[in-house]
Amino acid sequence: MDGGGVAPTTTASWLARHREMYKRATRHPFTVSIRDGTVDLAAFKRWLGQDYMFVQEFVAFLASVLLKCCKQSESSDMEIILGGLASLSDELSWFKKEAAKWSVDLAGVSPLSSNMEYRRFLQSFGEPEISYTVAITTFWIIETVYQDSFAFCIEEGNKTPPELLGTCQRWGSPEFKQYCQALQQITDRCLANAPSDAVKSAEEAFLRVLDLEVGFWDMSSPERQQNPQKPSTVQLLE
Ligand SMILES: Cc1ncc(CN)c(N)n1
Repeated sequence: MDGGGVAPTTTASWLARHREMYKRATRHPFTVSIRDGTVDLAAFKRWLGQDYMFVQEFVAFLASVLLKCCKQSESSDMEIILGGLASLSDELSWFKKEAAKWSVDLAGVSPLSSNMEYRRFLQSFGEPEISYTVAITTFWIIETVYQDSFAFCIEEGNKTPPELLGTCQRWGSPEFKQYCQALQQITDRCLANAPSDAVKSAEEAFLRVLDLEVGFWDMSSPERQQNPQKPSTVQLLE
């Protein structure tokens, strides 16, 4: 904190400390290619099919976050998380409609290795030992990466193809940004009250999500997947 200033929240300090990693996840060549209009539609379709599978697992993940919340936190948190869970029903319908539009056969999609890795990570939240603080941090950063990535695709100066604008608006809208900010406030409140080992685990989960998101975007392009431009292990700087 500089003289007389307000101390940054924990999430703000992580976003500053790990900005390079955050940028790799939110300004990935795949989403940047959507924004600059050069996106390979085969890559977009691959992402669409894989993300549908991801969201199916995300439902169970969010149910586990909700369960942890109900056991130990405030009812206002519960309502916000429940809203997110309810909206996944719409999201799954959206994927089915979009897949039909792009002739992607969702029944024929099987998860690629980065997706399987991400899904295994989400499944681990079913373990009761993982705290609500770590779970809500994870939920916040997963949503924030999509919000920031797709908001960039509809910001001024974009050349996003018109047929992809609906996708970008789904996560890039001001309403979704507000939702992510509400999650960030909950996360900061939990972190402020958590013991230091839980804060450390939450920061590790934050970094793990950024790493998994980069891997997920890489999956959209076979060349990048074979030659990923990311550090395989993320270490905390103490
Ligand atoms: C991989 C991934 N990350 C985040 C989101 C946003 N819920 C998503 N649909 N897919």
